[in-house]
Amino acid sequence: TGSTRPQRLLRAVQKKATQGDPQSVIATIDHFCRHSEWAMNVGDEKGSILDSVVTELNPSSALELGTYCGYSTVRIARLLPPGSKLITLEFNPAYAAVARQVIAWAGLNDKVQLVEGPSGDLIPQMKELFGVQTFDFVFLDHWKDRYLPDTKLLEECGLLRKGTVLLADNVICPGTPEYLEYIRNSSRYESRYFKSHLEYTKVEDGLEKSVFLG
Ligand SMILES: CCc1ncnc2c1ncn2[C@@H]1O[C@H](/C=C/CNC(=O)c2cc(-c3ccc(F)cc3)cc(O)c2O)[C@@H](O)[C@H]1O
Ligand SMILES: [Mg+2]
Repeated sequence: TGSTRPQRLLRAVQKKATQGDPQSVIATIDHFCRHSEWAMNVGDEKGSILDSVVTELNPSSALELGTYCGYSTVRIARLLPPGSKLITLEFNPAYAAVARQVIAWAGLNDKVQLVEGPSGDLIPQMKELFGVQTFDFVFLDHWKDRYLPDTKLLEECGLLRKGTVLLADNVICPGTPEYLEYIRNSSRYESRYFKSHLEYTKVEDGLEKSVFLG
């Protein structure tokens, strides 16, 4: 039985990236995806927009939906101030196993808590399991038809506060029409679209940044 793409991506990181250096982990994955095998990481172009949103917000508590190989996990965690925590949810054990090693290689274990399981089950447990009050920042990058139900769940569970920023990947490609419709027409959010491109391609894609107004 051969290796999987995430395993080959991890092997490239362990071979080429410097341990404890998040930037080299990011660069290695981007090189791998551009020159060896495309993979659905947020990528360098949209990743720079992600970086600017996180840097401006300087969140103490952050949530990521859909870890995959941990690329955006590393991008976000490397920018968090000391004492901050990024909780990332992933329900595929094989992907979670790869992501744990990518995050460890980047030296970011103390800032990241990877939790295995479906987001719909885990979000209602955030307060009791991890002592979370509210999230300052949420990055949505899991199955596209889960963005809307999970956003409503975050609202219902009281995990958003006035000023919480939601950043959603792929609102054009593959697209998240129900989510966009809801978030852009809701009086409880102020949204803005950041035009970009699908990772490692010239195809249009973008990120939707939405501030919860309480
Ligand atoms: C049950 C809730 C739930 N709970 C916990 N973890 C969950 C979960 N639902 C999903 N996951 C995990 O998240 C990741 C999935 C991510 C899904 N992402 C895309 O589909 C995508 C596609 C393209 C693209 C592909 C092909 C093209 F041609 C163009 C574009 C580009 C992109 O940037 C993309 O993000 C995996 O690790 C899942 O195991
Ligand atoms: Mg994505």
